[in-house]
Amino acid sequence: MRDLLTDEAFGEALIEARDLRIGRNGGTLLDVAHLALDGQGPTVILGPNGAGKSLLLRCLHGLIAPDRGQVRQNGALLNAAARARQAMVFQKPVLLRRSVAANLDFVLKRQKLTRSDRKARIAVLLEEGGLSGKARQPARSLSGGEAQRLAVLRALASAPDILFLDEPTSALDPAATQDIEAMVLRAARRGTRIVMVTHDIGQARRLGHDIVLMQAGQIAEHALAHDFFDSPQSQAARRFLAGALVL
Ligand SMILES: Nc1ncnc2c1ncn2[C@@H]1O[C@H](COP(=O)(O)OP(=O)(O)OP(=O)(O)O)[C@@H](O)[C@H]1O
Repeated sequence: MRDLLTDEAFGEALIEARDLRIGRNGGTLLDVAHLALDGQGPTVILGPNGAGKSLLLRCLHGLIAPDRGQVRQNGALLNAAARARQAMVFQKPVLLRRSVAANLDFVLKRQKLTRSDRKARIAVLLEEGGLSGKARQPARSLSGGEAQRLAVLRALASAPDILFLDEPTSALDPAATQDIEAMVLRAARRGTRIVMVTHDIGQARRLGHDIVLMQAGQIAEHALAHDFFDSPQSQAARRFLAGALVL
């Protein structure tokens, strides 16, 4: 992995953030000197409550503009076209007050597919998410696990280059968590770049190719997962893994 802090120019990373800063009321919420994510992954972002994980993810997705700094995708500043090639899944599923199938159709219509192509694609997606029997059911009536599976399907319906997930399983039981993890891994195998925030160290071990540890708005360590877990370099990582790191 490249030396993230001494790399001078924006390179050819899939997604790269430099000098990101967000401040509020005289304090610093986010202060990321440099983060470069290549085409591999999944990248898992870990850290204690309030460390800035969600803020970083939202900046990478262009949902919030930092006070300072830049995010680039494939070397170009993040613009609407690049953002359209990204998707995000939140802790609480974001669904429309429509049927399960109509939630997917809404996304597919933006891709200007014909009605029959959309129908076929919806069937494939529902099958993938184990929701085939629930196509006509109101999305709001789904269980928490089903609703999150639908939220992931909605995100994947546009076949994004990058999928950001912010604690997608923190409200789910182990079986529902396993379903989401399987969907995420399938998407990763199909070439979608995964960047995920979690509090679940077991999940980070199961899914992570590389780990970003955040502490107090900064990146304390970014390392390949096996290095991070087997021989963490920073004191912050050692304390976090020992359960002792708090903001
Ligand atoms: N819109 C905002 N206005 C003011 N402060 C904010 C705003 N959004 C986030 N913060 C603060 O920024 C800090 C980082 O928040 P963030 O949500 O990124 O943390 P996190 O690492 O994702 O935490 P958690 O694990 O608890 O979700 C927190 O102190 C939070 O209160």
